[in-house]
Amino acid sequence: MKRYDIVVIGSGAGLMVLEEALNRGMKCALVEKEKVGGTCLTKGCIPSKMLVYPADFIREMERSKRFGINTRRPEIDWDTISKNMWEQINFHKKIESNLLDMPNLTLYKGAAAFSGLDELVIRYEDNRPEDRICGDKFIIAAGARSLTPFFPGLEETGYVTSETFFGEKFPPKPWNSLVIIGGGAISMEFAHIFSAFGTKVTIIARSGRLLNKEEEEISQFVTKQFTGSGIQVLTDSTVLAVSKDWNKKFVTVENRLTKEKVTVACEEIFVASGVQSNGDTLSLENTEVEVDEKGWIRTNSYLETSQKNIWALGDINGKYQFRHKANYEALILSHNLFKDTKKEVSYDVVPWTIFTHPQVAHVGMTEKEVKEKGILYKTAKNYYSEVVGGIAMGYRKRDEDNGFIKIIVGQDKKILGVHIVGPQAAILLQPFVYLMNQGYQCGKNAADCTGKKGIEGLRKLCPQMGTYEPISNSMVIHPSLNELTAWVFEKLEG
Ligand SMILES: Cc1cc2nc3c(=O)[nH]c(=O)nc-3n(C[C@H](O)[C@H](O)[C@H](O)COP(=O)(O)OP(=O)(O)OC[C@H]3O[C@@H](n4cnc5c(N)ncnc54)[C@H](O)[C@@H]3O)c2cc1C
Ligand SMILES: NC(=O)c1ccc[n+]([C@@H]2O[C@H](COP(=O)([O-])OP(=O)(O)OC[C@H]3O[C@@H](n4cnc5c(N)ncnc54)[C@H](O)[C@@H]3O)[C@@H](O)[C@H]2O)c1
Repeated sequence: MKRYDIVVIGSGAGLMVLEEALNRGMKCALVEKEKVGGTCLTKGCIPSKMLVYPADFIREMERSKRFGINTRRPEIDWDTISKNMWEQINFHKKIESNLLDMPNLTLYKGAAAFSGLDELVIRYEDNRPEDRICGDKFIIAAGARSLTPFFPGLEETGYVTSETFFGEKFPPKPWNSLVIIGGGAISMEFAHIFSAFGTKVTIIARSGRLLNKEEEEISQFVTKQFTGSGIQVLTDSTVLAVSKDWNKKFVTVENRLTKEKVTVACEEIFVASGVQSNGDTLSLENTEVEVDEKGWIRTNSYLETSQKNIWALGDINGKYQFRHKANYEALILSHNLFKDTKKEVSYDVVPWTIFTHPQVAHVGMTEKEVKEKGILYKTAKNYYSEVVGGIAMGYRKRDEDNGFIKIIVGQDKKILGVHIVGPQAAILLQPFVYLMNQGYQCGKNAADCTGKKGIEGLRKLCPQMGTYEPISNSMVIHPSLNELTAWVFEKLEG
């Protein structure tokens, strides 16, 4: 049986650890059952954003008359949009061929499952004989996949998920009508994309509001924008049945509160109701790796699992399923595996953006979370219509799409949460992430930096750390949208 120094399962963020191991001359194996590059490249962040940008552009053209530019309804060149998207996905071929040329690396294009504490069996779709390999260290970076709940009639009717959309069910042209089941990130981004391309979109969400991890007022704001652009939103809804006739599909839902039933007809159904762990494909019962009640692999702050030669990172640990979080963990794990010291992960400052129109960006706690923790806090809001950058874009005080930033800060001026809805929200949010992380590395090893132990010692030396003071003491480029996020602090009362 072939033995490797490091075996990586999954070629998304797992590739980053693999690269570090190869740079150190280690003998490595990579096992990947699908396209090399993982979800983000082949069926997630990257191809979806190739569709989001043209959709944003359409929505911006629609509102351009506000600042004096009249346009006609743009014509959608689906072939070009799709071509650009597939070019990104097809990058997986180049990555694969580069990996095949790497000395010290064996790429196994099959599905890995543990057959012992340090052994894997690799099975192939084309019925080639299985391979068996063993290793000193295993990195599980096998991600997650769509979770499709049981709805009567769904399987017989047929549907798409993000996997099949970026695969065999990619439509030859935008659908005429689409029902999306789910009210989270995937649902909202696809609703934005297809509604901008002219599809009649209906969102069916089980919860009481869309984007229920966001500030309530941001959920409401986005929902209003969506309904204003013609998207039908059914919240508090349970799918009762799915069916089809010769050219249409039907989804019957019941409102949990009113018990009212409606049937929505559509050309296609997109299920985006969350994800499940790929841990169940790995025969973890043959290891000592523990999973939680939902099947996510338990990892500690060093990304160690409960078995000493196995580590896990990315979506499969169930924590904040974003590619930037997986990348961050891959860097920390590479450090822990290949350097003499150990670093801990911290999930105190995990940002994200939902790429809808308007964009939604989030870091830190919501107001509700701060309240629940009993922290004394203040909040303030600033609207796009209050800065020249926003006014020039056509935003006025009473406009329904006049987005805003909402900040939540502690009594000690520490930034606790920042929430932005509107143009360029992701870019505007990022500086807050840096500020909130100020002193992070030092804080973990405060004794090295200051001679005093712990983050509290460090903050005594530098009370400004993690506060918003660097923003309020800085010049802000005028007139730019940065004024939206800098001047909000002037609105804090008390
Ligand atoms: C439509 C969509 C849009 C998204 N947009 C964004 C975004 O804009 N920003 C963002 O930050 N995140 C986004 N995400 C989430 C992001 O894609 C994931 O958080 C990220 O890709 C997780 O990386 P990973 O390395 O943990 O897992 P993955 O990238 O999923 O890699 C896991 C790999 O393991 C392979 N694998 C699984 N089981 C086995 C097995 N038994 N044997 C061998 N191989 C196996 C899989 O085939 C896969 O290639 C999006 C996700 C989706 C679905
Ligand atoms: N921009 C981004 O960063 C981005 C974009 C897309 C996806 N992602 C990631 O991909 C992952 C998967 O996204 P997702 O949108 O599938 O998951 P999600 O957890 O964000 O949302 C799932 C939604 O489906 C709803 N739901 C669950 N069961 C339902 C049912 N039976 N009927 C109706 N609604 C139901 C839930 O209430 C929730 O609103 C997320 O973890 C997300 O972080 C990130």
